[in-house]
Amino acid sequence: MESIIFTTDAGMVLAELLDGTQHEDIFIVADKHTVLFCDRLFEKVDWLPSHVTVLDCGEENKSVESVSRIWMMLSKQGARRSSILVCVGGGVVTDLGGFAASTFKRGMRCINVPTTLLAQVDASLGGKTGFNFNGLKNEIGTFSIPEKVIIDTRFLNHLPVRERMSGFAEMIKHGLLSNREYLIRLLNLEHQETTQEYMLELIRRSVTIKNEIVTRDPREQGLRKVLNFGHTIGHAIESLSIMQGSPLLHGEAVALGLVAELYLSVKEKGFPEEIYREVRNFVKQHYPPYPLMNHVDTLYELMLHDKKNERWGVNFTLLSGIGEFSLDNYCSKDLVVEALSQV
Ligand SMILES: NC(=O)c1ccc[n+]([C@@H]2O[C@H](COP(=O)([O-])OP(=O)(O)OC[C@H]3O[C@@H](n4cnc5c(N)ncnc54)[C@H](O)[C@@H]3O)[C@@H](O)[C@H]2O)c1
Ligand SMILES: O=C(O)C(=O)C[C@@H](O)[C@H](O)[C@H](O)COP(=O)(O)O
Ligand SMILES: [Zn+2]
Repeated sequence: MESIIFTTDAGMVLAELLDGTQHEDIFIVADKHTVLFCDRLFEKVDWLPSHVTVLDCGEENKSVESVSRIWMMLSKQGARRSSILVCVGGGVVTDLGGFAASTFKRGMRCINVPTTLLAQVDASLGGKTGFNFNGLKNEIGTFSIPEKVIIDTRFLNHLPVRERMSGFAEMIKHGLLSNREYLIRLLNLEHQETTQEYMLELIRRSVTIKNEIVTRDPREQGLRKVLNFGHTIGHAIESLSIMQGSPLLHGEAVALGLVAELYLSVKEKGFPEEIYREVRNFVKQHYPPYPLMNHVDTLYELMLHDKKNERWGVNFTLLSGIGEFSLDNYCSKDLVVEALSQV
């Protein structure tokens, strides 16, 4: 497992970690927004970083072209296996940077500095890296654990509410995978009045939940499939929304996927209906709707590409209760369509 450092001064932590490293051995990847954090972040490192790839923002740039730009910087500037790639940004940057680092010269060192809520509780941890290909989410990728993850919640002060709620959807997933008390705390959170300290407590909790699962099954042979709850349908909705030119954020699509997959869980595994309704109400209140019913064939076709599938059909992780999961359920198309109609 990577080592995760919680701090309120990511710059200081980076300076300590990079102390003694030749400055020509440090490389940075950020996007057009997060590059603005870099001067401040690296000010204690004694020199201003010069080897920086600045990617265009957003999911549509989670592509092989972006990876190629990072590889090109590394190659042209003579990066070595022992060099370090520091990824500063949200999940798009950490997924792309992590992939580039894991493949450059068959693997160089990598440090993540996640700057969105979603990246702090999920994307920067656990070693899934990759990019979208052929209209499919994370179709190409590796498992490669970063050396360090530096979590500084001060970055979140700049985060737009919509991005914050996107990350919050992954936390709701963590609540469903762990225990009722955590889930209820999340569903009752007063977002406007939450302090940074309280948010940090929740982030730590989500990080622990993800970490425990990844440590037991780093390469998704079994148990880790639970972290994909909500994503079989969520990823299909996210890809559809991109295809249609009205992209949902990852967490927004996952929120809709959670509702649909909870419905499947109620029908197939007896998941308590009142908790399903509570989560559904929360999602309807806090996330944008997306019309799905004219696109059920496209959505199902997208689900047929899910990485969990081991035979023809669509493989779902389902829940029989909070923290009680059942892996490898192949639901009928009719039931999946019924679940989509509940979203
Ligand atoms: N590898 C994994 O395990 C894993 C887990 C969950 C999600 N993901 C992936 O993560 C991606 C989504 O990540 P995301 O939600 O972080 O999106 P993102 O990386 O696109 O960032 C969202 C936006 O916020 C901006 N931003 C970043 N930090 C900011 C800050 N502190 N203040 C203001 N703006 C800021 C970014 O520039 C971008 O415009 C998806 O591609 C998803 O598939 C991966
Ligand atoms: O860490 C995991 O495992 C997850 O599934 C976390 C998800 O939130 C994340 O979106 C992940 O990137 C999805 O992976 P994929 O294998 O379905 O592409
Ligand atoms: Zn996710």
